[in-house]
Amino acid sequence: MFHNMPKAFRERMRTLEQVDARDRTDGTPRSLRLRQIPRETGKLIALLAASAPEGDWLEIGTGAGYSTLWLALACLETSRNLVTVEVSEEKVRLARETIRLTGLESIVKCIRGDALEYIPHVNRLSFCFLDAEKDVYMSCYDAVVPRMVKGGLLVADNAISHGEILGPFIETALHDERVDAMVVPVGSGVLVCRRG
Ligand SMILES: C[S@@+](CC[C@H](N)C(=O)[O-])C[C@H]1O[C@@H](n2cnc3c(N)ncnc32)[C@H](O)[C@@H]1O
Repeated sequence: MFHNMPKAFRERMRTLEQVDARDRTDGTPRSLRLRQIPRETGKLIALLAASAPEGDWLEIGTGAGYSTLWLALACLETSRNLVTVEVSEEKVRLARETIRLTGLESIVKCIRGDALEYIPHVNRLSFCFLDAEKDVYMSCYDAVVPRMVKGGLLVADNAISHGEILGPFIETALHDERVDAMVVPVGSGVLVCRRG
């Protein structure tokens, strides 16, 4: 996945990394910033997705499609598809541009809307990446876990960077007997849960 990344992926990732870095310093309002995962987190979610059992894949919080590209590497590796849900119209526009530029139209579907309204439409999730506003993490978790297949993975970003606000959510996951969970200190901290 990482050694023979398609040229279009590399180019779009580089562009989005540059925009994201600029956003963080030039006063771009929070709602317009891309707030992307770092590369190491991209690699981790690609490795985890590629190791997920049979079932559907879902990303919650597409942004401009940077994390989506890392997951798409796993899609290409395993011949799977991905649905990614994003609430912001402007981010959906950017993500669809990412999908078009990288030729992923038949593999990645970007849906505009609130993930909480989309999740009830999925029933055999084997991989879910959660990277939305922190106040929806708990509701997303509650909706996703019952819909996961055995061995399915739920991966949530910012477990360390937003440890204070996400504390109750992380404690819930760590004590939830339906899953085995731990926080991996990569990037902003990644909560990894495996459905038993
Ligand atoms: C941190 S950014 C995502 C960055 C992206 N995962 C990446 O690494 O490239 C969080 C995104 O979640 C979106 N979002 C927030 N609440 C949402 C919800 N309830 N459903 C879908 N998207 C949501 C925001 O609009 C924002 O674009």
